[in-house]
Amino acid sequence: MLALIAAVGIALVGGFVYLRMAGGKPPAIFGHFTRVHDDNTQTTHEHSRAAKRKRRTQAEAAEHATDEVYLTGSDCPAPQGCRFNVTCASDHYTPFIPGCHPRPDVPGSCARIAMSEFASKDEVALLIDMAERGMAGRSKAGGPTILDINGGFLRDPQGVVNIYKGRESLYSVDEYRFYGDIVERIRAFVQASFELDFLYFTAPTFITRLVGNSQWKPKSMHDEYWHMHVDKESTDHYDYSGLLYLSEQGVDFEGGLFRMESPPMVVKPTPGLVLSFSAGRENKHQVALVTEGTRYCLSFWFTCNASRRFKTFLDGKAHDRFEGAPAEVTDARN
Ligand SMILES: O=C(O)CCC(=O)C(=O)O
Ligand SMILES: [Fe+2]
Repeated sequence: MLALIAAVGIALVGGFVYLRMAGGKPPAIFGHFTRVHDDNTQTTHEHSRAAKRKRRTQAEAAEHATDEVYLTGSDCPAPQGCRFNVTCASDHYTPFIPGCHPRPDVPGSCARIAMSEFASKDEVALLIDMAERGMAGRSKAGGPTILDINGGFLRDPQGVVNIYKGRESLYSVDEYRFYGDIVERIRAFVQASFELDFLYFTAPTFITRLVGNSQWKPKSMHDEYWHMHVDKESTDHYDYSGLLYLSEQGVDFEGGLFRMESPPMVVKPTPGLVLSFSAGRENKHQVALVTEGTRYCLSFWFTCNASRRFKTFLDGKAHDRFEGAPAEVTDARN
């Protein structure tokens, strides 16, 4: 225990529980922060489910104990959340935008932050419902289905479609507002957590459904969602990435853990958990293959570049500009 305390510096700064590594060595686990909620209103069934989940979480944590940080969905409750500082990849945030871009010379400028139960159970359920409505009629045989509710763009192993074609009233005005509010809440959270003067939302947002099936084989590179990647390398103006998990690993699906390469970190998706990180090479990451069940996650990106700010978010017209080709969607967004 003493060794663990010595190895992991913990401080409360800016409301966050900061987790620092001594000598670049990650702590074995955020053991201090593992919490399983036990409230008296739970039914017996929920209690046994919670107990099972707790045993499972402890067993999984032990598997990861040697060389990586293992973060579960209940480790980072509000108001503190968790913060894990990393050294910025130098020269990645250029041309430098003061007040927003991470600064490689400032410790803590690049980081990974997390907040459990950022979205409520009802909000998570509505987001899944909106995703399922948008994805209705598409195959659930295996692999990824990616939906951009704003642009109407849906890509799955069968191809690319505009979900609004012939289905203009798929979502109500209140649902669009709800979706926009969630993204704005996360943008504000990321801005505050990274102590930025400003931060802009940039499209797209994706709700990704990953279906596990051992018989399924990818048809194209687009279907291979499990590769290690750097968000800023695929899209230069992404400066901060955000993920809102909607499904529970080990309950709704198997596999599908989120993994950061270096310093190594594994996150167990849990509904309502928000994870955000600076989008550069310091946070190279991957989603492991989902082997069973269905995993939903909402992804979004933020930029410091005012010219990349997405202003017409859910104006009800973005999808009119989409004619079915992903490149045109990109043009319409930028
Ligand atoms: O689903 C996840 O956990 C990560 C998704 C991701 O890396 C991305 O959309 O760029
Ligand atoms: Fe990513």
